[in-house]
Amino acid sequence: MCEEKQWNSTQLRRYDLELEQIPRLYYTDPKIDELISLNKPVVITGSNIIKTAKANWTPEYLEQNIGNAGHTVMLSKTHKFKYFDESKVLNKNNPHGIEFTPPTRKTKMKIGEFMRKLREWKPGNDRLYLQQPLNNTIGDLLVRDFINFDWEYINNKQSKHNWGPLTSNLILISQEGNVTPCHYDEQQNFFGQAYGYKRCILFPPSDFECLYPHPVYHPHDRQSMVDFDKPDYTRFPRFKFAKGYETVVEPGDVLYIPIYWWHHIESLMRGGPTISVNFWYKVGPTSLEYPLKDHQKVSITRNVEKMLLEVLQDPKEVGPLLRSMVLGRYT
Ligand SMILES: O=C(O)C(=O)[C@H]1CC[C@@H](C(=O)O)C1
Ligand SMILES: [Zn+2]
Repeated sequence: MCEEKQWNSTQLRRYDLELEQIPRLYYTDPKIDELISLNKPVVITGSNIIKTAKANWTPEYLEQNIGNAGHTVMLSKTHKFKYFDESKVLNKNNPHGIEFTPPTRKTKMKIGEFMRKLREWKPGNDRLYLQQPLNNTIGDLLVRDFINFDWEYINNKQSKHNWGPLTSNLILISQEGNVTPCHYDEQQNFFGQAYGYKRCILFPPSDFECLYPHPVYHPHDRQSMVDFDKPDYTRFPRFKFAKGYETVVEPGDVLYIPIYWWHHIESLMRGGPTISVNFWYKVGPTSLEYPLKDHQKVSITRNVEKMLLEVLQDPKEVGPLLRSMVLGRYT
């Protein structure tokens, strides 16, 4: 029987994109391993991976049990929470950074204040997004829930696909309507949805040329320069060729976001707060087998950019040098 859908398409933001569906497979389906081994996204349904989070992690439960430490909360004047790397911003102890106006502000907030601000939120107020690594600040009941995730299933996937070590888990409590704009990470990711609904739009690493990542030295390294709400087709003409895949994850779902795949994640509008927990894995030992995979080529472009910036010093010299090297010779 098909369950009553808990959301409708008016809760999704509208973008000028063609989007196919990401496959949703029951957790025992062997096709899941086929897709993961091909570095392709898949929604794993019906599993116990984050069963205890699905069962327990409501906003009220977290308010009672996440712990009384100050947790990391991002604040934004808009619905977008575009990540930036603070170590790349010019400031008194970072002379090599660049001039940059952060679009969000990071603060520490106790859960009670965070939830109160969420309840009292009015248009015009800063939006809030709690993004806290699961560490020793977390209360005992959440630690118990975390220990009771289905680690046998998770660890089996990690070893079968030669992922590196689990580096961190973020617990994410988002206000309805918040957006994490399109970016890629250099880690494999099991993205678990515990409460509420999130729409995830993914693009393959081969869409690099359509999504125009900021230069590697920029604080928004790995983030797309394209504003999905208002794409600038003059600056980013190939954005119209981006071919995305989407899904709306529901409580209990785990979305595999393959390393180097672009992802844009939004909490449904008018859907209330959402709660997610992700699992980031370093890449495992990789041998260069030919033909190289698309994500390996992205990694190579990053190394070339870093080397050229190191030796040229001035970012404005990178374009002309690459153009003179490539035009008429490699094109
Ligand atoms: O898990 C990842 O890779 C992310 O980008 C997380 C950072 C914000 C999260 C979100 O759901 O908005 C997703
Ligand atoms: Zn990410």
